[in-house]
Amino acid sequence: MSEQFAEVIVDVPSMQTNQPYTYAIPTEWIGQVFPGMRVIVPFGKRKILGFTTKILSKRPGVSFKIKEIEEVLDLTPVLNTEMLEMASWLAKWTFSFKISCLQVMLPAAMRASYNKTIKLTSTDVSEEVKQLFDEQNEVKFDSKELSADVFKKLSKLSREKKAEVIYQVHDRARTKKVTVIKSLLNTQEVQKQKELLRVNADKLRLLLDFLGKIGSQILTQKDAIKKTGLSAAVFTQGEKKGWLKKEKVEKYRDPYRDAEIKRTKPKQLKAAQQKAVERIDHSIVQQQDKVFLLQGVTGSGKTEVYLYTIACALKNKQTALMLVPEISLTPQMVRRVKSRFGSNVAVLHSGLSEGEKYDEWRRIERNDATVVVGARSAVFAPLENIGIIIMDEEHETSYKQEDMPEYNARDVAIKRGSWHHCPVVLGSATPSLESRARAQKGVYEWLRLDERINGQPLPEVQLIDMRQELKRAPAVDISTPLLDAIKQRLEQKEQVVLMLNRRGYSSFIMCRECGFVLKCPNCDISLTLHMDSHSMKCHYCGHEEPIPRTCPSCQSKKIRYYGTGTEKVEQELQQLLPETKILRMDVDTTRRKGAHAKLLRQFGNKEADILLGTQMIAKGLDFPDVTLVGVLNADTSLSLPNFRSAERTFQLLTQVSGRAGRADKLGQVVIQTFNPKHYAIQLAKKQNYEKFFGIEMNMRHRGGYPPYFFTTQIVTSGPNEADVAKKMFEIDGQLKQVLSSQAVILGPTPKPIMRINNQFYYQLVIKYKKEPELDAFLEDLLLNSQKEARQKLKLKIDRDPIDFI
Ligand SMILES: Nc1ncnc2c1ncn2[C@@H]1O[C@H](COP(=O)(O)OP(=O)(O)OP(=O)(O)O)[C@@H](O)[C@H]1O
Ligand SMILES: [Zn+2]
Ligand SMILES: [Zn+2]
Repeated sequence: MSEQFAEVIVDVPSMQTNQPYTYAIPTEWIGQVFPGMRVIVPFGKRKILGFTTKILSKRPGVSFKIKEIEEVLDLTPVLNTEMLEMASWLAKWTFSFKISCLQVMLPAAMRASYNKTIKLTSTDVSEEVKQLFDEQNEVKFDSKELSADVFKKLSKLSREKKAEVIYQVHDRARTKKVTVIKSLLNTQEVQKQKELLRVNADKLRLLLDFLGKIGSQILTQKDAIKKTGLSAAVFTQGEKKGWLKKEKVEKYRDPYRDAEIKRTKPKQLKAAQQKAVERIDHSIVQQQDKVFLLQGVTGSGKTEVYLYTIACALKNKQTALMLVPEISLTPQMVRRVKSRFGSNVAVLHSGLSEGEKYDEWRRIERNDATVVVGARSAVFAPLENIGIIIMDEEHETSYKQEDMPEYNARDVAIKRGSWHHCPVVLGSATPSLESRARAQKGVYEWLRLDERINGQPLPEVQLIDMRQELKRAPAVDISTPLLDAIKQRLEQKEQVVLMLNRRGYSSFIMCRECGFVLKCPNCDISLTLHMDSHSMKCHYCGHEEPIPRTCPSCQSKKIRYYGTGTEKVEQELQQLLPETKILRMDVDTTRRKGAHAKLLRQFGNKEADILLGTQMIAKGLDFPDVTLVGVLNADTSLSLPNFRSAERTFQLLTQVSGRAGRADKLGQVVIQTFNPKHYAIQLAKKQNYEKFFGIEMNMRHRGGYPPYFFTTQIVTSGPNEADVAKKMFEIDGQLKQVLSSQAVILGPTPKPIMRINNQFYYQLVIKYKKEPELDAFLEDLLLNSQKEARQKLKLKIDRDPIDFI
């Protein structure tokens, strides 16, 4: 082997290309570099990161001097052939740069430049090898500093899985500690100390009162400060006086990791479940890359079907991948999987720190975890020999990534299924129209679970016409029938779930004199009122300012807030039902790590009577004592200017209704709406998916929307509106040359929220059936888009966009 070269996809911001560059492999690394390894290469004056995609043993016929690879970042490939091919496909399919497709497959920890060490993981090595490592069995990994000989040895060890490269992720979460406070005084001592205080020592008196109240309870200093309004300094003073003790304790990290999980046995399947399991298991054993649509009403035991098929794959000595929407990746769901498969399970979700995600990734890579449960990006989990891929709630929009690469995990899952020759199961009570239509055509095999496990009918749904209610009592959020139903359930010691549909909806401030609405200075959107932080915030750019007391426009004092925020409803409810314990679950109360899990645990332990929340409570919850579900405003998702708004509304109402009456008690659902006659609401009331599917397909056919037509959206953005508009019309003109007369272009138009963070957004949408030239045109458009970098114009091409707004 005299010479070797590598094709490298490089990461050059604002000069992206999908063509690889060729670099020479320095002699000392010849035979050690493989496709799927990361390298540092010279590029112009810079040193940049790249992925090797191909190794050549012949010098390419070029006249210029081929530069050498500077550094090798991996001992063995971090992406295998499957993933390298996936990246090429993904780049084309999603009109993305190859480099972003390669990057998205790796955990974030591996994208940063951390220090790396090589750890010896086996004792079955020669003395000579052992001497390379220190007492901790580690050696610093820097390919430039290691001699060729040592590099070769380490590389071999890594291939034999006797050593691995480890990133020293400086993870604050790893060692995160919090200060807690313990009182050292009993009640009498508190009293005594109070008598000794000077008259004007108000703060210390407050502190003593507080210590008297908490008794033996341990609180975090943060909570104590919040509760008392005292500063940390006062607590330090108290500590010096020997009244209290401060201690640093490790903060609770992964809500799932340490929990003792009891193993459970599979349940005896019902006939319909049995049939579904048999069909899927057959495909696993026969290694068929088939797609199944498992359409099962809420509470019909879909999850149990998933668990059985996972067991089948494991028995077949294969691995399993189960995708769930981020929001339903609840401790409840994780526990169900872990209780069946124990430590074989790796969980990937956004609540993990970078380091934790990386740990889970490595467990999968080492084949220590054979079952992966995770949200969207887990679809790239480095599993080998996959036997089954499951996607729960397949209709969920969170499976689509909004940033480049704008992939839909469903497409990637199906692609992986065909690579691994394994079945893919798409499960839902309310499948997306696209999937349901494919099942109709026989592209997917259609499996159905039409009955609830408990044999109970689906809960009775009652619609409340809010137009009538508001005539009686304006400005209430909870109608009399709903309130009565809540009271009755509470009397029976049952639990209630209330949902506030908040999509595109929030509480804002308006002046009753002049109609002034407080808007974000950077975006075309009104600011949202946040009672907990006592401020106005922009949900798009994060701008925050104090709540105005007078109208900034007319100085009137009649400035009030409008809209039904969860906080406002909580207050209203608490006034109506003073004795009731209410838990509120929304973005504000779940921002802190583990908060989501904690709220659910509290509700599950019956520490509260009512769980009030946004969309986040609609999915996956399985609490036996919940017998009433109330929806406060069914319509907000209906009024969005979006062809999917009826579908979204139907899905949401069906999902949330499904939370009621899951055990032996019959459930009840009350939906408040301003559009009681709308078909999405009427059919959600009847929980008739099939009828809804029929009507909605008809609407889509008439409007020329998916699944009858394909759609692709192009968005341009930039700081100068005229430049953005000009570019968009230019693209429109070019498209008209390329497209056939069958295709339709909507736009170009400004986006409904035209300005976000001082960037202007224009869009157009192409609707089409068959356009053989379109993909190539769009790919060129993407690659050429960087020429506009001077005008700071950005381009985004989105195939099968979720929304057009
Ligand atoms: N064969 C069975 N025998 C007894 N109980 C079962 C069986 N299958 C499932 N269950 C139980 O029935 C309840 C509902 O099942 P599961 O959560 O799997 O339904 P699902 O269709 O996934 O629900 P959803 O889509 O509403 O979240 C669960 O508590 C589950 O443990
Ligand atoms: Zn803003
Ligand atoms: Zn005013």
